[in-house]
Amino acid sequence: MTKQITVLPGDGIGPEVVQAAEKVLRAVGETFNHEFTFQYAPIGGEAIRKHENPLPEATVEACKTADGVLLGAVGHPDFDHLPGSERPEAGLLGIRKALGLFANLRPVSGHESLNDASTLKREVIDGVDLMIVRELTGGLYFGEPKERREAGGEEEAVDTLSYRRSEIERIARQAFELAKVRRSHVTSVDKSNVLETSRLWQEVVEEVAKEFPDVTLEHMLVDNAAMQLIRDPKQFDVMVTENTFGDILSDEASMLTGSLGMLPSASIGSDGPGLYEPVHGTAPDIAGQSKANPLATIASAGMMLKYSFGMIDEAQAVENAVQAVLTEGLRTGDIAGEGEAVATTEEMTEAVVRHVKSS
Ligand SMILES: NC(=O)C1=CN([C@@H]2O[C@H](COP(=O)(O)OP(=O)(O)OC[C@H]3O[C@@H](n4cnc5c(N)ncnc54)[C@H](O)[C@@H]3O)[C@@H](O)[C@H]2O)C=CC1
Ligand SMILES: CC(C)CC(=O)C(=O)O
Ligand SMILES: [Mg+2]
Repeated sequence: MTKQITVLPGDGIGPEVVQAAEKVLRAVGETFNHEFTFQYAPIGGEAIRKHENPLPEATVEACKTADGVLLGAVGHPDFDHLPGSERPEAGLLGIRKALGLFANLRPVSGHESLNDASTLKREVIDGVDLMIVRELTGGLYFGEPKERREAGGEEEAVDTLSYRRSEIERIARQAFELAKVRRSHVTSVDKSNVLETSRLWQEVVEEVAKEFPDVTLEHMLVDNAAMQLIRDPKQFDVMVTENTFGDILSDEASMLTGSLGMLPSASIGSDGPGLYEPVHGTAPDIAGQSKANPLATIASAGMMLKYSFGMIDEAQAVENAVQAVLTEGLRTGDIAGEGEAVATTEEMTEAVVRHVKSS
């Protein structure tokens, strides 16, 4: 097969980790006889520097015409002074919206040899395998108004949390479809004791659940869910939730695997190309030092093979290669135990490439 991939490196460690994923995709292409072509486009701080716009129109076009989009991360302290709509992060929100990527799938599964990298007890995290389904184009990050204004003689800031039935329906259906091929359990996470949007969320999720009689549905308040993720993460199969809640819970859940550098994601819509990105940000503290763990982005590229290209064996080869390098004991700094040798981003990447080529 021939596939065109648009790569959005972004800022900080973004370029380092997408370069790693591109190398692994090239190895997949060679090994399984596919032709992957790569086209680069600026987003975030890089795009502000070059085009004074975190999401140039040409970048949107390059994404729309691709078979799949691979993103690093956006954001840099240099731009923290800018208003929200001009910051690098606005480029990411914008491309998610422009491509209609309403579902962000964030799988969380550990690796036995990594259990010591987590600060949590081995018996709590051993065998964790859950999927966070985060609504991605609505909720608190997108509601209007979103502004600064005058109120009672002083400045006020407002963000809005709103959801339409149709937005909740489609993300709920996505979660139930995934649960059907996993362990048939959905936990819908909300704050229905306080928020009206959460009460509508619960109602709609209940309605969608009727289409999936073999899937068990449970509702959980988000504050309790944050605690349960640490207390007993193995109770979860699929968790479906609002944009902000999903953003926060997934960073928390990354610690079940040992590091934020381990968590991949797929952002998908009802048609058009999907966007594949690690859960982590630009990590300015380690950028440019070859310290970044590339596995989250490599695994995100694996999700592209599976979800956008339907290449199941190829996706499995990437997953197996990631597991193999961990079993061999290769560790970037974020997952290295005390006294363990630390691999660079390139060393970790080359090891994954070797395993893909021998699959
Ligand atoms: N999807 C995206 O583009 C996201 C962008 N950001 C942006 O990134 C910038 C930094 O945000 P932070 O809150 O520091 O979050 P972050 O996720 O960039 O970093 C949090 C911590 O995790 C570490 N870390 C993250 N990824 C790693 C990796 N692959 N390997 C090893 N260690 C890793 C970092 O070194 C840091 O100590 C901000 O500008 C923020 O807006 C944050 C989250 C997501
Ligand atoms: C706009 C992003 C910075 C939000 C985020 O943290 C994420 O999508 O994980
Ligand atoms: Mg986040």
